[in-house]
Amino acid sequence: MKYLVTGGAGYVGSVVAQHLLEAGHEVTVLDNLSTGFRAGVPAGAAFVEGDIRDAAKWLDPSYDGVLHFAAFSQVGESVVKPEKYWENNVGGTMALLAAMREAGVNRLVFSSTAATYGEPEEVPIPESAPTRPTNPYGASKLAVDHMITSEAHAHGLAAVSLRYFNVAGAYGPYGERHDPESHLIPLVLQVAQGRREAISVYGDDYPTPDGTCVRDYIHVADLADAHLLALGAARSGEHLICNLGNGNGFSVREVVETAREVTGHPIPEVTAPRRAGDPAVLVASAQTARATLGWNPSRADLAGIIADAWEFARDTQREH
Ligand SMILES: O=c1ccn([C@@H]2O[C@H](COP(=O)(O)OP(=O)(O)O[C@H]3O[C@H](CO)[C@@H](O)[C@H](O)[C@H]3O)[C@@H](O)[C@H]2O)c(=O)[nH]1
Repeated sequence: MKYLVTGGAGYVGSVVAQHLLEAGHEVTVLDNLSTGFRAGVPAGAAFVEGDIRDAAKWLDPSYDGVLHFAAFSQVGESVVKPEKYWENNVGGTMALLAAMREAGVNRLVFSSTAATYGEPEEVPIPESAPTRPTNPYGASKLAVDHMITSEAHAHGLAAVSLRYFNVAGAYGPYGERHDPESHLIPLVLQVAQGRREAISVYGDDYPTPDGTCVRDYIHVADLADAHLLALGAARSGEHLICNLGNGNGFSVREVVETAREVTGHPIPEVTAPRRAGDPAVLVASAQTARATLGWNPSRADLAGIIADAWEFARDTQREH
């Protein structure tokens, strides 16, 4: 099969593109490199440097489907520059859907997010939970989910949205690196590398066992497996939405402690004020993905996830 992967030079996109290639598919990566970061386009994938708004230039009926990752994804930035998120994430996807319709490409897997739920009423969070995003990033992803639902109903698109919880770890040379970095595990590992003095723990007075926020960390390779299964499960006229997480919550302190064990570094921590917009606990119910996609994540061990991220962080540092 032949697939277009938008945002395929980024963290999750590159890992999924690599999995598609390993499964014997033909892959074209479309990425405008606008996040200033190129995790790497896997060897064996064709690469087009371009914008999703111009997808009509490259999409043609020879494609069997699109995996859509291209988006801005910094929660804090979305609060101060919401127009950037509506323009790119929503406007860009509207253009992509039009290009797919035009080319008769009828299969879509979309990179959605736990941020569509906002502060949860129940944990673990099922897909039936209310969607009340607390920032424009989550709102923009939710708007795209609605757009895809109507596209499926009106035009027969076969679509799956995958709502990621906290993606982490690495797959060979494809790992997580943002500029500026704001995610917990890469920052903790920067401390272990001596690139930062300490990790700031954002809030220790949450209603959780140790007072720090609890998240559901999922290995990027398990996440990639779900995308390949979603391509097979998509049915014309239907929009399936699946959470992707392990269903296990780990606190910020537990993540830092596990990183100490993995790296052998003391990783000093300082308690800092809460970060705006952080829910206390975000843990997925991924029953739909298990039952409907047949997804069975096999890399749920937090130490293993951090060990893979650590190997990637050290390899990346050697390159610079
Ligand atoms: O220096 C840091 C960085 C993070 N945290 C905490 O660590 C947890 C995880 O933070 P982070 O790695 O930034 O992930 P989330 O904020 O949970 O973000 C996830 O969920 C967002 C939407 O909710 C997505 O946009 C992100 O890509 C995804 O990683 C949160 O409680 C943060 O407050 C710290 O204590 N110190």
